[in-house]
Amino acid sequence: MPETTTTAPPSTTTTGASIHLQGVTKQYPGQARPAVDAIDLRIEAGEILVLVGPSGCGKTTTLKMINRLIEPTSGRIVLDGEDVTTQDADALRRRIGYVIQAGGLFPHLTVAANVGLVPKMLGRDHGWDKQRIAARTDELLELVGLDPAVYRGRYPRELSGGQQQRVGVARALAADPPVLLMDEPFGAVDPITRHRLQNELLAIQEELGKTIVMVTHDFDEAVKLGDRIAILDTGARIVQLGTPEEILTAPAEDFVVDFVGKGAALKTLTLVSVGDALAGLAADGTTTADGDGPDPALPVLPARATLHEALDVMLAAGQPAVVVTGPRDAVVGTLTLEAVMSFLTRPAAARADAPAGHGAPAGDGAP
Ligand SMILES: Nc1ncnc2c1ncn2[C@@H]1O[C@H](COP(=O)(O)OP(=O)(O)OP(=O)(O)O)[C@@H](O)[C@H]1O
Repeated sequence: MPETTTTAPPSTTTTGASIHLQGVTKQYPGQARPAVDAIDLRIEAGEILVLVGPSGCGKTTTLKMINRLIEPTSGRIVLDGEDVTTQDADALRRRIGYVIQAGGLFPHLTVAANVGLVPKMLGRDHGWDKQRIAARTDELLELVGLDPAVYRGRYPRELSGGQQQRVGVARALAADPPVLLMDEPFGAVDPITRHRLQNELLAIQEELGKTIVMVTHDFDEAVKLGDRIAILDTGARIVQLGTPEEILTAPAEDFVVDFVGKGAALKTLTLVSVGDALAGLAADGTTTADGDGPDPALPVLPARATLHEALDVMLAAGQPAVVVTGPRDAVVGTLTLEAVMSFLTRPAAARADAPAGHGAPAGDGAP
């Protein structure tokens, strides 16, 4: 094989690239108003930015213009400082992983063939020979929690919805792109699987540090996953752009208040981890002493789980407390329902004590 000028894929993981949308507009033919009207949005390298807003406001159009599945009518798209507005769209898409609802897998291809699709297209000239593709496929299946020996030869129809979604994420990561676009990635799975997939995505993101732009209809998902959330209105007008905490506690307009809904106080529970809550509340005597050890009937959660998850688990188990564990499953303490509820009435104190928990995966113990 002759040497080529293109470089082989790096052995270390590529981290995220910044994305800058500058006055990007999409006017569909025959429509009175642009679907996306001169949006200006800078997405920082390594962050998860979630786009939310009412149906038809232009979320998917905005997302698909980033990888030019939809061509902008005007404006510029700048990826890591490079204007890619007129770059070859296929080349651009190799730098941008794309995940859609239900994984978007090819039904006639095995799991391994689906995951290896982009590396195979890139081919030997980019350093992807068969052996390397096979190794990369196995590595990614492991990353998304699927045993390669069991799953690599299966077809999509032989997988659950959640497993298909995991394969979809693995496929998007295959060529190690700096950017991932996700359009309602967890919209087609049941709530429990969705929680797991969200936690897995956070764990993967902690390891890989990609730039992720995600569209969701689920505001709770936005709060849980987003480093920042952009709330859009018709024409993709940015009504508010901020951290989940900023949006929940200081909504910019009535539109945001309506959109966030009445559960804003409850949603603030997703911003604090149970470990931070325990640490913050210990001084107040609102945690129970373990004495001879925690009650074995109580559900157990890792310290990184959120207060919202703790509440869910207590309600599901019909128990008034959860046992919180740290590294190597060592018991950290017991967090009571009363303690969780106290966070609802003093979110400001909670925020001062505890860093936002939305970036922390809850691990296997999550609901
Ligand atoms: N191919 C198209 N041709 C004409 N109009 C379109 C086309 N695709 C989308 N639109 C219109 O553009 C607007 C924005 O659509 P888009 O799919 O981006 O919204 P969205 O916020 O993702 O909606 P939803 O939440 O319902 O998926 C809508 O009014 C839609 O009807």
